[in-house]
Amino acid sequence: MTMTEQQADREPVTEPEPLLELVDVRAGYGAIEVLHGVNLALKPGSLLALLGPNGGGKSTTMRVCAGLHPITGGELRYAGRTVNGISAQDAARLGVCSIPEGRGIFPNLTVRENLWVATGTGATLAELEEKAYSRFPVLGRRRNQLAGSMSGGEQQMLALSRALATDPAVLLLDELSMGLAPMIVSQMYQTVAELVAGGLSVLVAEQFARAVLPIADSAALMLHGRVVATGTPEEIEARLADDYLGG
Ligand SMILES: Nc1ncnc2c1ncn2[C@@H]1O[C@H](COP(=O)(O)OP(=O)(O)OP(=O)(O)O)[C@@H](O)[C@H]1O
Repeated sequence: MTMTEQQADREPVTEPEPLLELVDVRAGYGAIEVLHGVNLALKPGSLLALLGPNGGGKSTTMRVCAGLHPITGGELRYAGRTVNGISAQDAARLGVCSIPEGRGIFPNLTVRENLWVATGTGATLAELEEKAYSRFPVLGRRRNQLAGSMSGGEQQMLALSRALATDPAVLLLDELSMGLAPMIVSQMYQTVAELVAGGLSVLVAEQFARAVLPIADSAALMLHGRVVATGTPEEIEARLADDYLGG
């Protein structure tokens, strides 16, 4: 036995436990099931990209993870604990925070007022403003502007700043790229990559694989309410090329 084998014998390499996990999750709208047994695992301090075309069930999956949509079968786990039926408030208390499709900001409030609404989580307005404006200086310049009158990219920066107010452990991002210019999308994902490097765990649902794969640690492909493949970004990119280009 070599030295390395001896070490491996003594110290088995254990995979970190997923922070957020879906096991055979089923969910739907009324009598119509749209998630038919979804399996996903988000490892701590990593970014998992959930990809796939419109209507595959990505948003429903994200809502399930945030405690915003009930499941009818399977298990939702947080740090190894089954949390089926968890409310959105309790999910937030556990450290799960989401930016929904459409960003979830208040268009008729200013940037400052939007941040003020997020102070309910414990941080002061001054602290939230300091964090938001140092991360995104443009928000500082627009602090008294109505959020709804800002560009899509600036609105997404505000949504991200609000989401980070709670110092979440898990961030759920649904279609960050929607309606944004490619350069803004890559800037936003660069910020997300920095947050992941700092220890945040992020699940991103994204229709445009190219936008998120470069910063993802792993990826999953969702079609017709099922995760049909999971793997490295390269593996899933190859699979997407096969599916879409008929390779
Ligand atoms: N409120 C709803 N009531 C009924 N059916 C719904 C509702 N929301 C979504 N669905 C259906 O559930 C399925 C999955 O939708 P979902 O929004 O989760 O997919 P998606 O992959 O996120 O697509 P998109 O990017 O368009 O949001 C679709 O067939 C959709 O029509």
